[in-house]
Amino acid sequence: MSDMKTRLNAAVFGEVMLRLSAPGREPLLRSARLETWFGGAEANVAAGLAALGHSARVITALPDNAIGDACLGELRRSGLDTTHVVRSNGRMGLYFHASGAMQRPAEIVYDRAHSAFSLMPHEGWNWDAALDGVDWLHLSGITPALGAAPARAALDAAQRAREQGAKVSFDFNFRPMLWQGREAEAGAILGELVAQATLLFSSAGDLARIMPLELTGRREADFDSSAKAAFARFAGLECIVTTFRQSRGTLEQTLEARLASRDGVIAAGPETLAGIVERIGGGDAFAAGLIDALASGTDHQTALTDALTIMAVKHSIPGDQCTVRHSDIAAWREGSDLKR
Ligand SMILES: O=C(O)C(=O)C[C@H](O)[C@H](O)COP(=O)(O)O
Repeated sequence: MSDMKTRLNAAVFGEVMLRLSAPGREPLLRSARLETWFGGAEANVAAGLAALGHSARVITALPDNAIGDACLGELRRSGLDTTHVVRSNGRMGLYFHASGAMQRPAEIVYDRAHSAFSLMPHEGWNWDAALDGVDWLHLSGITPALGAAPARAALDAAQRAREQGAKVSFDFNFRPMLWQGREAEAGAILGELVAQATLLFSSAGDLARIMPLELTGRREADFDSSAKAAFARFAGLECIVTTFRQSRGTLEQTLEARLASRDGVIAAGPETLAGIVERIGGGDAFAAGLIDALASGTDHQTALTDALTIMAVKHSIPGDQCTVRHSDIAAWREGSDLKR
């Protein structure tokens, strides 16, 4: 387990949305209520890092209205530095969500076009100020999917972070619904961002979008060979990581993880989950856990195993953001039903 020798000055750049969820296990909009949460892949990682003891800054744009105010309050409640949250024109991005039940899968409907974040011109961001003192920047493939301006801004941020010697993590997070009509551009834009990353969260299928790869359908072998090809192509990459989920309906899953470095490949898991409370944000919790452990100089095997446990624990916590602390790792493994 990481011992917090290193406290990161981390930053994330990306859109934060208001999530509107059908209550319980209901399908969408079958009753009069929706539950509200705030989340977004990058902010979820920042919240995870803050819970693990790091300083984490969210760089985003929120509408200058009561919804933006509420979101800002929620980010602060998660312990995040909101100094570089811009208030601007445009709306709050939304997503609707139903968690599914049994073999009826969860469902997400995005309603985020023309959001304050996606409308920000790329030259509207002040990277000198926003990345001042930052030693780790986390980005995801969701941001370039939101339009040309956010794509350019993400690239500017990544380049600036690398120039100042910060590590850059990039979660491929390929969302087909957000790339509709622009699929042809995706590979080139995502490839440029991967080229800036030191830590990459991606599957073999993701990597096949940015480079020619022959995949066999055997997930471990495909991951290992695609990681090898990515290391040959991208000189700055230090680690490539993926998680595998095997679902038996919405309540039971098995999680596994695999990490490739230039020294070889290691694996962690399985973590077997039953009675899942919340699936959203699991991948982001994993990313936060891994960044935390790698930044603390933890060996790769411990880092991967702890990150997978943090991902598992997140499945017990409602909402998008990860509030898992280091002490929760041991408690989860102990499996006791009451901590006091
Ligand atoms: O799709 C988007 O644009 C989002 O940012 C919504 C989600 O909150 C995260 O993507 C969660 O992703 P997982 O951690 O893999 O569950």
